[in-house]
Amino acid sequence: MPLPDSIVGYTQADRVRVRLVLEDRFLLLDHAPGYSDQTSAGCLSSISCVSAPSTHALRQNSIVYFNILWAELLPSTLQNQLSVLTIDYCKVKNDKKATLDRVSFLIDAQNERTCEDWIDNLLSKAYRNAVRNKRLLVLINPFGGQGTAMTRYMRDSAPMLAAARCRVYEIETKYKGHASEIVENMEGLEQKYDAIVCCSGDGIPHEVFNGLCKRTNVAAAFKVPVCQLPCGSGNALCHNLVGSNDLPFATLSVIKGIPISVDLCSLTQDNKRYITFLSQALGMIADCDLGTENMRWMGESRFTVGLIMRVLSGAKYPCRVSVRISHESRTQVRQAYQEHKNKDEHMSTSEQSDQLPELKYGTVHDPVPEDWKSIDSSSLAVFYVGKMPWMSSDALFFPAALPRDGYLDMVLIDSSVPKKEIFSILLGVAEGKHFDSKYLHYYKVDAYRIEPKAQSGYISIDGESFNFTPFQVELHPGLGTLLSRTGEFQAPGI
Ligand SMILES: Nc1ncnc2c1ncn2[C@@H]1O[C@H](COP(=O)(O)OP(=O)(O)OP(=O)(O)O)[C@@H](O)[C@H]1O
Repeated sequence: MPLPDSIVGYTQADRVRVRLVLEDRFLLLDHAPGYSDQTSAGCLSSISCVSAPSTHALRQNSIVYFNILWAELLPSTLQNQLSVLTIDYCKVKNDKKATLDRVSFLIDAQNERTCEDWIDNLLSKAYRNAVRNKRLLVLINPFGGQGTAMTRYMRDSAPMLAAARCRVYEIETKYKGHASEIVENMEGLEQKYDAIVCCSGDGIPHEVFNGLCKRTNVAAAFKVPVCQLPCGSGNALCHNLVGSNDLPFATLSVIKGIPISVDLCSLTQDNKRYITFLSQALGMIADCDLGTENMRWMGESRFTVGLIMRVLSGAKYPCRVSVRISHESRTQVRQAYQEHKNKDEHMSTSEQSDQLPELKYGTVHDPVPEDWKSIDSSSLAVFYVGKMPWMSSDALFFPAALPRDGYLDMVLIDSSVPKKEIFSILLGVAEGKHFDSKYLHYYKVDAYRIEPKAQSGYISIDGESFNFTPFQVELHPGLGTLLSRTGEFQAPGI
């Protein structure tokens, strides 16, 4: 027997008959036959009320399935012949901001069975291929952002996760490196959780990947999806996966998120091997990110002010870059982007061993492979490599980046470029307009080495400070898993 796609109930406040209909893409709250629009204006006011069922009006009175968290029927009692149907959902505005809300209806006791079946139907549409009642390991960095991560999580995220009946295990990180230790050592992590949620900036996901790679079965460990609730000062991971840094909107995306495979990279430096998931920088960007601590009092503008100061002073970062370039011209990059964008590569099916993949190109201490292109530069201004499009909510630095195309996107800008053009590039970054600038290089690469020539400086890996020594990076296609709102990065593309 097919499950029912409509039921009739009554509004709690004024007992108006309402039909709840499961349409293709949304739940429609409509007046049941016999309703007269003079009787009670405002009857469906908790969603919004309509008196004439025009298409526009019906839409106002609907909840798209993605925004529905849960529905439940509280059975009638002997004294009361009516049961209560509650639907928890998110009100979502056009600017990708969400708030938790609930609507309730009274259901005749004799319709309880039908209503239970209707709820089953509703929840299967609300979750489609997303896991319901997700089991979540939530790692909260109490120092994330301005030290408000815990308060914000408790206020905005925890009630939504509870409303969606997620099963949540929260751990507060106690020191730098703690998140890494937790995921490295937790017994049965792969079986216990449907996702690891980093309630933090980008520092905790970086630690999580570097903890996962030390587990006994690396392939299985990297299948546990990682995601972020944006509670730090840099929340690029969330912006790429969700398209917003609104905490409730991001929480909704965790609840409804689906796993996607993503490329991860190994980085060797000194005698160590790390995992990097987001970016590597040396030069102006790293300098402004990590070298402006003395300007913290300025808040977020320290980055912009730092950048202006460095461009005006013509800052240079001498280094040698050796790189395996796959796509060199903008036309080639565009072609590669189009080709991979249209491939359905949600989950990688490639065979993975239980060890971290072998390094195809050796470490930073091995000779540079002969087919790599080497560039000696005494005047490099920006060296920035990314695996995701957004580096922050206002910097679409790598508009051609894709989750699993097998490439890193590399941007090089020389300090000999006229200052006016550098400013114009940096201004264009907000919307990715710099992509077509003839004053920068934009490559797709799959491995590289960079050797700084200066005595001291800054290297930023996923936004974290690393030693100022040479490092080498190579990509592992589809090694990692993230939890994504729609199955792809939330960026406009090129
Ligand atoms: N309890 C703790 N005490 C000190 N450091 C911690 C603690 N928990 C996590 N950390 C470290 O804090 C660093 C920054 O974390 P995160 O990215 O979450 O926040 P953020 O506000 O974006 O940080 P930042 O402003 O430094 O970029 C990470 O390197 C992480 O290891």
